[in-house]
Amino acid sequence: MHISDNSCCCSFDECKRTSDWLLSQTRYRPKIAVVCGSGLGLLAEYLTSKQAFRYEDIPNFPVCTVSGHEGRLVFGKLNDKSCVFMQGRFHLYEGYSLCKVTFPVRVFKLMGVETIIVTNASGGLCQDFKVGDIMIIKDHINLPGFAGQHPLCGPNDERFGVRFPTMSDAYSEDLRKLALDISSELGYSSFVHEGVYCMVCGPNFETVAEARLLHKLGSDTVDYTDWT
Ligand SMILES: O=P(O)(O)O[C@H]1O[C@H](CO)[C@@H](O)[C@H]1O
Ligand SMILES: Nc1nc2[nH]cnc2c(=O)[nH]1
Repeated sequence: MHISDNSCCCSFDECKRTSDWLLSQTRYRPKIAVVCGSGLGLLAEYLTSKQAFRYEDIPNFPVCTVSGHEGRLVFGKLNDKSCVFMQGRFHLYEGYSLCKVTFPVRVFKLMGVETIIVTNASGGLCQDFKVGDIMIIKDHINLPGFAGQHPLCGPNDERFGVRFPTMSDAYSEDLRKLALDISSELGYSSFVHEGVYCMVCGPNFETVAEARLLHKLGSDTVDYTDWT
């Protein structure tokens, strides 16, 4: 039987090489990673004692081609906790394979990261949302995944995880509750919501009919990312 070559271009060894290189260049051992979406790179400025690497200087790392994505990996401390921030991410519409788009997540895992916080600039579908509101993702719809565009397709390397991962609790309930509680304490409840995020491929924004369809399917926001 012929099986087409769908092998991963970001093998365990490639991810390990990048992870080992980073660990050899920094004294930080972060347990928390934050991915900064469009216009959110400034979040990394909250870190103290920063150490930054340009993506093009990191072995195997893709580079950013979209404006508003600086292309730097920034290590530092936030309230005394070691963190790593991605100032810029990669998108399928840039021409990257899903292996490359999700490559940093695998590298972070090998570096010892346990919690990842992803942020993005997405389009609101829910009539109750206003421009600039914040939505905490409680669940997602991976639309390209339904059509066979999925980063976990291909041979599975058990060192990264199981063949059939469960997704019924993909977003930590504890962290979501913490975010909502803090929003309430700060008086932000009127513009901080929880909802369902839908990934599409892009790069065109949705037609009116597509936006209506995605909302009917249960999505509150839509975007081209959050594979990373
Ligand atoms: O999701 P982030 O990276 O924030 O970027 C979002 O913003 C850009 C469109 O304005 C697209 O790249 C879209 O995915
Ligand atoms: N798909 C999609 N992605 C976005 N990113 C920012 N705004 C939008 C939008 O309206 N649709």
